[in-house]
Amino acid sequence: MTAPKATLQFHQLRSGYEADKTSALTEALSQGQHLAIKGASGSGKTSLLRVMCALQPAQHGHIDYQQHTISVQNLPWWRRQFCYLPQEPVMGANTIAEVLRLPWSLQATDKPSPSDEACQTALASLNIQHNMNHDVDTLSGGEKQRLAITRALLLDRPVWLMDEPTSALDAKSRDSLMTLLKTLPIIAVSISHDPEWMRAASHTFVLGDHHE
Ligand SMILES: Nc1ncnc2c1ncn2[C@@H]1O[C@H](COP(=O)(O)OP(=O)(O)OP(=O)(O)O)[C@@H](O)[C@H]1O
Repeated sequence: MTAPKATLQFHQLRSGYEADKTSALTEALSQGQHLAIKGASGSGKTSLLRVMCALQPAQHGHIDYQQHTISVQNLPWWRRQFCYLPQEPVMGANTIAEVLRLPWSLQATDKPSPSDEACQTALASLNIQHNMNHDVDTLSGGEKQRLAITRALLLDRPVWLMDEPTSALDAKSRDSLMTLLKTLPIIAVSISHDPEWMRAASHTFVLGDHHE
């Protein structure tokens, strides 16, 4: 018998910071699927994503992953299932090599640290041309965003939770990221204001004014 595909389920999930007090997220996602969330500024998108990341408690509802309800007891396990890409990419180190290996230096993963070759392959897939010793302070906003995505790629986790991952990307980089995401064996949840990005997602959820 083959193992069931990983499933991520949201049941009537609310952060409590939704502008629309009736909004709640109910959705079931399997590997290869992508839920894109949109809504006006202040509608509560980031707060909902932070609930998914267990960075703040849900006001209502719960999350199941692989038939386990996320709770205080299994939080360490849940935290190792996802990559969180916040709105402002966190570099956390000085050079590209250090930034890419940050999760390993923080012992956030038990997997072996990626080789230089693996880092270079991942950098190339996000079209980052700089060498590994390059100072990240000199990178553009879009390059930092792509570097954070490169790190997520190396971390190789089954769930990606992304807060406006394309906000600093041009259309070409956005399209490459959409293509890349479709090739990965992951469940993706993202926040976006970009109609093209929303169209490419398998599932969408609108917070706030449903007539926008
Ligand atoms: N910890 C908090 N304490 C008080 N208010 C909060 C807190 N977190 C969020 N809010 C408020 O909840 C509302 C929703 O915020 P949130 O950041 O989730 O919105 P958003 O839809 O992601 O907005 P944007 O598109 O501008 O990033 C805002 O009015 C915000 O000020």
